[in-house]
Amino acid sequence: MQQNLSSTEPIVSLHNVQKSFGPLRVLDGVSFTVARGEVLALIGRSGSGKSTALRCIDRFEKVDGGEIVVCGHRVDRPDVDLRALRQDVGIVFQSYNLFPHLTIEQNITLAPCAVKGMAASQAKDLARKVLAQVGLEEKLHAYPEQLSGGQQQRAAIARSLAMQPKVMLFDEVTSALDPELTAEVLKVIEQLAADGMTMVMVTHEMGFAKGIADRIVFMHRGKVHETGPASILTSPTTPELTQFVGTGNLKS
Ligand SMILES: Nc1ncnc2c1ncn2[C@@H]1O[C@H](COP(=O)(O)OP(=O)(O)OP(=O)(O)O)[C@@H](O)[C@H]1O
Repeated sequence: MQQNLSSTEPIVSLHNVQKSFGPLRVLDGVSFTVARGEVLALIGRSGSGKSTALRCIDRFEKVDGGEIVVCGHRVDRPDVDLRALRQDVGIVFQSYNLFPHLTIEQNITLAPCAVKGMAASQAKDLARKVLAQVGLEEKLHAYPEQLSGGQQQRAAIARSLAMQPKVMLFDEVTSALDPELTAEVLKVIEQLAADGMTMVMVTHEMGFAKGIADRIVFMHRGKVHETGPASILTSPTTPELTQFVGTGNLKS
């Protein structure tokens, strides 16, 4: 059940979250919060549990223990209202998952019409608006296969924005893109951050994280190993983060 959030209440809050896949403990007491308008970057080595933590926030994975509250929804509880949760949370993955047989406009208007009951004309206006936000107005009637990878990812971001989420989750959204296309997607995310969107992003783009994140959460072996402002990337206090940023991860 969603409660009214005060402006100081975190938008996302994880407390002592546990998650295992069989015998593999992937999240081992993870806690962090994300305030309204904050950009949090989840970083760490491959397999440290970043994507799993992100997926737990939107209940794509069920937790084994601990507490997760997102926009007032108790995500860890079995009776969480998934429909309401997913209206508040936008998530964008590495793979764009656009429907290939639908135009970009149709991809974007689908959920607002089906889930929110929005009138078609209003949804079309919204599609134009969110496509303008990601610089793709001219692709309204194109099909996904007619777009570059970077454009498809920007269209996927626009599709999420059309649901007017309170928080956006990004799971390594540029991993499949070459540097030029990566830059155009990062620019869109940067603008969203500047517009005040609350965001949690799993990223390997350390230079980018350093540039836009208000807070860094460095995960190591399923735990939050070090956390702080972006400056921890240049002055890490633990040997593990020192090694992580020292192995070529921090490009700029
Ligand atoms: N559905 C699943 N079933 C079994 N094991 C899983 C599942 N999802 C993730 N894992 C395992 O959990 C561990 C953490 O995975 P996760 O994807 O959260 O790591 P990550 O830090 O995001 O890594 P990467 O940077 O490579 O994406 C890995 O060992 C992974 O193989």
